[in-house]
Amino acid sequence: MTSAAPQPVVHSDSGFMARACAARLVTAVADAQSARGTATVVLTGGRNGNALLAALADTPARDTVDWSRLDLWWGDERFLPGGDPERNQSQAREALLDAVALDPARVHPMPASDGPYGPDADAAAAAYAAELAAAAPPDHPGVPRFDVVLLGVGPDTHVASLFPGHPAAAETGRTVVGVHNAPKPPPTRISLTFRAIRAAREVWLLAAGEDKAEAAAAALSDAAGTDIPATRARGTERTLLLLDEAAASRL
Ligand SMILES: O=C(O)[C@H](O)[C@@H](O)[C@H](O)[C@H](O)COP(=O)(O)O
Repeated sequence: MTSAAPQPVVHSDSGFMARACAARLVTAVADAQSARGTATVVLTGGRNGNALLAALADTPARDTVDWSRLDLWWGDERFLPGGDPERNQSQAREALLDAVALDPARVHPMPASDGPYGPDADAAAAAYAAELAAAAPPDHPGVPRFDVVLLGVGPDTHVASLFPGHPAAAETGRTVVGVHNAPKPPPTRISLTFRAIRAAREVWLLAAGEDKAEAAAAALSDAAGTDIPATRARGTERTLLLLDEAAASRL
């Protein structure tokens, strides 16, 4: 299965990028729902991921989405107690999710550190992998066919919680892993692996700001090593590199 090379899309500034990406996501979800009756999106944490969700909450076009027929997953999660404001789920709920009529049964947050698996991030990751597998179609075992996987890109080219040189970035068997000693706080996280990410029809890489310029340029290369995780985040049909002008300055 070939994975599409990234297509850069440059926006004048981060605010316009958030609004444009929100409109792009509304269209992608509406297209998936009209084609297949449902849509499956993987959310990301970080400033750009949350800015996209907040922009989506503000656009009247959000009402073209049938929120009850949307399956939401997370690409990664900070392994913190439920409700902790630093959790990606908490920030996504504040930005958008609490304002739209989602079907709670179709929203799949990653476990919290005070949840059923306690402080065991690896057990929590295994449980999320089982949840993904249970939602996967028979002809695509292990992982649902995500329509869009959103991924913020770190200045070190990490995506989700797959950091350069870390074992999780090299994982090829499991779909979800616990991440320990992450360089970006908090140190303990849960993350989809590239096996799961690359099941997506489309992967959208998000980067804004001068501090992402080198990472954005690196993300376009086909080096595909674990030392440049963003190069491995590819969709089966399309990969977008969504940037503002500052992040695009080294392309
Ligand atoms: O848990 C997290 O922090 C995110 O999932 C992480 O992967 C984030 O998307 C990147 O670090 C980019 O973050 P910014 O968009 O804030 O730069």
